[in-house]
Formats: sequence, structure tokens, C-alpha cells
Amino acid sequence: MRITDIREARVSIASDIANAYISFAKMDVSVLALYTDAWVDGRQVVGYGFNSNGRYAQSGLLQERFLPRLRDAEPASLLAESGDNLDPFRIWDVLMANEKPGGHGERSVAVGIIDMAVWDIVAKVENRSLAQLLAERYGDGEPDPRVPVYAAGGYYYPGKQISALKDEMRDYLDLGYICTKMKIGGVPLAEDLGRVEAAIEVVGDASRLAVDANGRFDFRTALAFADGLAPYGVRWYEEAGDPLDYALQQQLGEHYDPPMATGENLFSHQDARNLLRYGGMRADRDILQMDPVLSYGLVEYLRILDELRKHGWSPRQCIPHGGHQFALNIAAGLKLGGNESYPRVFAPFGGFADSTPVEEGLVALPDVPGIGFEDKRELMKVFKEHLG
Ligand SMILES: O=C([O-])CC(=O)C(=O)O
Ligand SMILES: [Mg+2]
Repeated sequence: MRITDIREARVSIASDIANAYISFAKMDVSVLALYTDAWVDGRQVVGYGFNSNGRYAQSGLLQERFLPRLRDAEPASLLAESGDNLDPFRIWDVLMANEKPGGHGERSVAVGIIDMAVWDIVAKVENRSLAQLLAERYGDGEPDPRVPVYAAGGYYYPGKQISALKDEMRDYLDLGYICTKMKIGGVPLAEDLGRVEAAIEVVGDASRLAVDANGRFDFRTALAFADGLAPYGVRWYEEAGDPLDYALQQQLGEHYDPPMATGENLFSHQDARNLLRYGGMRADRDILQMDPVLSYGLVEYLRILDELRKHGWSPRQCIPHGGHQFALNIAAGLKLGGNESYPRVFAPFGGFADSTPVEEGLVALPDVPGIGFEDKRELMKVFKEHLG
């Protein structure tokens, strides 16, 4: 078996939304197709990958460094022992040859995109969903049949009123979600608390609403928001300060008892380990959001989960960032606590398979080999248009 063609393209997901830190006016993603000479059930096996929102397309790193390494590798060096499927771990080593440790930058995103496409292929060659494959290789044989998902949104839009935020939250409930998330930190505390109250009014209970500051706050502001939020009892308080400021996170945890969440901007098992060592995160309630695509792919995410276990954490405390089907398969197969979802924003990369609507906050996985993109018509259209 071999990879016969590699195609990558940049696709815009620009919109007029903003969180407390960035505008998405120029946001884009890389999409990738790896063609192979393998055929299953009369179909050529093609693996697809893309990066989650929040980091830009990785065309430069992919075209100049990582895809040439994949192209130039001896085909047999990419294969599992059996010789009839790819080996994601061997491929990871090929991609990361001559890369120094630390300073991960965004190469972790480029590698994650390739890793997603590789796992799509591996599961398709085995003719089962990635969730099933992961449960068989790393779990107890059976994936979770349904995964809890929450609707992420609640962004700042130009001129957006409280009434629009409420409409948005209502829309998510109508789509079958029970829990949602909204942005904070883009306006003064009092104004944000008004927005939080309005959202709670719609979702019905503060425990169904998470809030996300996107790393905006210094310690004093993080504490002021903590004091403002504490009486409500929101589901979690996400990325209060800079993602690498473990001391801030640790001190926040001493003041703020309800759940905190962070990790979407930690891109390696070493960074995740530092969070567990120094960030004061509490294994009985806090949520870890490392995103398998942004952080060097599933190969590295498995190392992150190993670190978690060593530090006494259950994978059930992980709810990955990104709202993509790759993480949904990982959540089901490795029995995480849930997955993010973007039902409206970042379409068609957000949301899940067409045949598995969200019901009561849970989503099933389609019975489709691989990651299941073939059951997501609008996304397949984008792949076909840009990757042939
Ligand atoms: O606004 C963003 O960058 C996305 C984000 O933080 C999230 O999904 O938690
Ligand atoms: Mg976030």
C-alpha cells in the first residue's frame, strides 16, 4: 500500500465574529487529501484532514516542510508491520525528523492535519469507524454509543444585542443541545454579566452554560470575573488568562471553587504535563480541552492521555476544543467526557454527520468507515471542490 497523491488547499472560514482576543475576519483552514492505492468495497481509500478554527491555514509549513517529508519517505517506512495499512506512529516520526523539542509554534497544527488524514485512512482500510478502531486498539472494544456535546458560540458580533444572543442560545436548544458556551472578556465585567444572565435565562440553568475568556485576562481581571461569576455557578470558566501562565491558573483555582477549563492552546504532551504539574487544575471537577488536531494529532493526543493518567486524571475530564468529527470519534473511542460543537459558526467544518442529529445534548456516530466525513455533505463538497 502507498500514498499516491497529496493535495492541500486553503479555505476561508472568515466571519464577522470576535472573541475577547481575536477577530475571525481573516480566519482560514488548510484542507488535505491523501490518496492511496488501497481499495475497500470498490472505493479508493482517500483520507481527509483539516485544522480546527482559531489557528490559520498551515499551507506554508505543509508545502515547504511536512508534505515533502511524507512524499520523500520510503513507502514501506510508513506502513504497519502487516504492510497493508499505514502506521500513524511511524508517519509521525517521519514528519518530525529533524525538528527540535519545545517551541511548538504552529508546526503542531500542520502535523495534526496530516495525522487526521492518516487516521481516516487507517480506519477506512480496516472498514470501520475511527471510534470503533480506537476502542478496539486502546479501549475495552466498544466505543461510547453517544457523546455529550455542547454548542459553542455566543461570540461578539458588531452591533449584537442581548436579544440576538438569546436568539442564538434558543436556536441551539432547538437544534437538540442542552449545554452551550458563550464568550466573555470582550466588554466590561458588568456588561458581560448582563449577557451571562440573559443566556442563563434561555438555557434554563447556569450549570448548562460555560463561559470562555480566550486567555484575555491578567490575574486581577481574572479574579474580578471569578468573583462576578461565582454566584451563578456556570458550568466552567474557560481560559481566564494566558494559556501558558500556569501560576495564574493555579492562583485562580485557589480563589474560584467551581470548575475551570483550559488546554485548547497547549499543543504538546509536555505543555499539557506542565499544566498538570503547575496549573493547579483539579482532577475532580476541572475540564481539559487539548485539541487533537492543533496538538500534533492523535498520536500526540494519546501521549497527552498517558500524562493525564499518570497525574491521576480520568479521560472523562477531557472535552476537546474544535467541534470536529475527528475529536468526536476520539471522544467516543477513548471514552472522553464529551466534545465541543459549532452548530452554526465555522460551517461546514463544525457540526457532525448529517445522519446523526444532536438529541438531548448527545450525538451518535454514523456507521461509516473512517472519520465519517462522507456522511457530511457540505464538508464533502468543500473537499471535492478544493481537492478533486
Ligand atoms: O473563539 C475561539 O477561538 C474558539 C474557542 O475558544 C473555543 O471553541 O473554545
Ligand atoms: Mg475556548
